[in-house]
Amino acid sequence: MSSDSPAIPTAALERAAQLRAELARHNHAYYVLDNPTIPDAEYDKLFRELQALEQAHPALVTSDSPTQRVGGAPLPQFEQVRHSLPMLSINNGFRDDDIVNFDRRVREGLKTDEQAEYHCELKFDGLAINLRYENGLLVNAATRGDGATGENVTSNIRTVRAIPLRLQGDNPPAVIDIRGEVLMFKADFARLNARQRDAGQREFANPRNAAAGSLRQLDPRITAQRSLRFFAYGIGVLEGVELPPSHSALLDWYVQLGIPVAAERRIAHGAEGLLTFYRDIGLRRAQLPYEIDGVVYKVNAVAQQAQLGFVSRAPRFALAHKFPAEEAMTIVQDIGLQVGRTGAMTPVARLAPVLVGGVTVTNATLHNEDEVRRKDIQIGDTVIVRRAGDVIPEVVSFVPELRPADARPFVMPALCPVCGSPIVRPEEEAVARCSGGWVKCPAQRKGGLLHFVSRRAMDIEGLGDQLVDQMVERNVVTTAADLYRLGLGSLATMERMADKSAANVLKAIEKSKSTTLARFVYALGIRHVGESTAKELARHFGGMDALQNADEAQLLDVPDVGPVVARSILQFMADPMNVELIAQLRANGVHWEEGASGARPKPLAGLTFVLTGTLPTLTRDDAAERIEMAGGKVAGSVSKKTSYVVAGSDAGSKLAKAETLGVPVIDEAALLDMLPPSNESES
Ligand SMILES: NC(=O)c1ccc[n+]([C@@H]2O[C@H](COP(=O)([O-])OP(=O)(O)OC[C@H]3O[C@@H](n4cnc5c(N)ncnc54)[C@H](O)[C@@H]3O)[C@@H](O)[C@H]2O)c1
Ligand SMILES: [Zn+2]
Repeated sequence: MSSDSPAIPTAALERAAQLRAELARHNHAYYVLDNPTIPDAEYDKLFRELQALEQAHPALVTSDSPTQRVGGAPLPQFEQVRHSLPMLSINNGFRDDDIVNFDRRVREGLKTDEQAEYHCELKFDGLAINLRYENGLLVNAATRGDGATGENVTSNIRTVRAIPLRLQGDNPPAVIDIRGEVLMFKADFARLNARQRDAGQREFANPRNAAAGSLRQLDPRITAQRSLRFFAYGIGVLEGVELPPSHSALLDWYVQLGIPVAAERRIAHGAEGLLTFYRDIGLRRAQLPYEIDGVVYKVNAVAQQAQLGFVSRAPRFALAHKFPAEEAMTIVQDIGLQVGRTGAMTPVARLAPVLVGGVTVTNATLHNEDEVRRKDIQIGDTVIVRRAGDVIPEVVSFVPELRPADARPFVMPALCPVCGSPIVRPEEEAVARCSGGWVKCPAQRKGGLLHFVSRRAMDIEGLGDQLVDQMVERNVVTTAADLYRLGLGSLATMERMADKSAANVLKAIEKSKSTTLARFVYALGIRHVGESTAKELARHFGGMDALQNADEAQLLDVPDVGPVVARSILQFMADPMNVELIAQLRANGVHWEEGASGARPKPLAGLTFVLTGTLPTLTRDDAAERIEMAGGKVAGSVSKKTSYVVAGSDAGSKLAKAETLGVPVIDEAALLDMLPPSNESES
């Protein structure tokens, strides 16, 4: 900073100071307390604003500015570890432009016009760790801390089973710093939070904070109870062995050393190659068992990495390409109620519109009355909304600092907002319900019908939300049985319904008459009877009459059916209106193939299948259903336990995995040969 630098406007000075203070507060909550109060996207906004201010007025930059530093200070309770080589952050990109610019800067830095070679990997959402091995033995583990000094968490890391205490192979390096991310898988996170809740303890905001909180425990026995994982992605000091020439070779070497490396990684060339990887992973993100917040691109050749070097807090040879944030902040304008098909009252937050995960969200579920109370969400609150993958948006928490004086708690009304029947809540249940039943409550009729026609139930295409709404409102349809009495005349009078689409709907209704018992049972919408229970019931009883006449003991014989489910089925079947509905549906032509009870041949019992690619005639769901009907299991990913991989066209990584594991790969024809002959019509 020189004295002749241009004067900085007071407003900029003040704003910068304000931003720095605010960011410092959030850094403390995030890095030290593992308990952030605002979503990352909000933090990033503040961070970028400060960056922009500092860029416009370079004299504003102070050495302690959050833009110049990494992470947060180490906790004093831990012994401090000075990193031999600093542990840095990575620069972020969000838009395609940012990636194109990164690629251009890389080529400029390398002084070449040739396409650059990159290693593409995932950006794991956990915390960075440095593992030091000496002569193959784990001697120290340290968190990133402020990048220069981290916390010694060796005894905690020793409890993480994914991290080997000794490297594989005969010639381990004298010294190696293996760097990577400690993280918690989604399923383990859900289990941990359920346990915390039951124990009346603080829940973690997300898997990242849970991983950090679990690792930075003073008592390693607590860490040992938390399922932590590890993926390696980098290196610090290396002595006694030559560094592999590329990043991909380094990770290959790690695999040989017995260090976990995520399978999703790839070499790509040029900006186009990077963007293709980004889109690919984006499509699979929700299916990954752990959270990622983006992907990372690294120039692959180590010599080129050295040529490009570092800026203050990050390398020039790497870029994190972030996904649209799955969490955002907005205001709860009201809390309404949605009435489900069983009368369940779901409180729904009406939100000031906000962009989450690339989609504008105006409603988010609050799940049930108890959840609203537990999370203490009030009308007027500023809340964090989360929308991950296809999951419906939910309210995660509120921001205490931003609660207005006139915030109002939610009160469950006494009467159903749709039909005016009393709302009841049995003591042992979490859910309040409208007591009107579908006879009195149009909301329940609509919900029931939508469930009946849904893809996994009777699969009637073209009968969407709005059409069902109209049919119920105009009393054209009261029960599912009425659907099979619809004529072109009554359908064509519905709004926005051309003759042609009316004819298509009728065709779809007609087609749905030929179904399976499992689908029919599921479609009835019996409480607690989901798709898999319906399948078990169909398999066990073989026919509808047997199921309708089953007593409690017989029901309890069915795998998957416990006392609660059995009672719910008995109640449903004892209701004369339901008996009448089933009879009418059958009288109107709904039919399925009945089998002898439990006697269906199960030639695939004990076998596990994985489906991949597009099969020539069967849809994935059909194929899975046929396999399950024949006693087989269908799994989502290939492992040594997989019996067969059924591959169609455009089969991807699962096929490759099957080949490396030596799992037999068959086509649809071979699968059909293994199945018992079917009388069910396919089309
Ligand atoms: N909500 C809040 O209050 C708050 C406060 C502070 C920071 N934050 C969030 O923390 C992040 C900034 O923290 P940061 O400096 O750790 O940066 P970062 O997390 O965005 O990126 C750097 C880190 O990425 C990790 N990483 C994951 N996969 C990697 C891979 N394949 N290769 C290399 N590194 C990989 C490493 O741990 C590395 O330290 C931002 O997302 C910010 O929103 C939020
Ligand atoms: Zn009602």
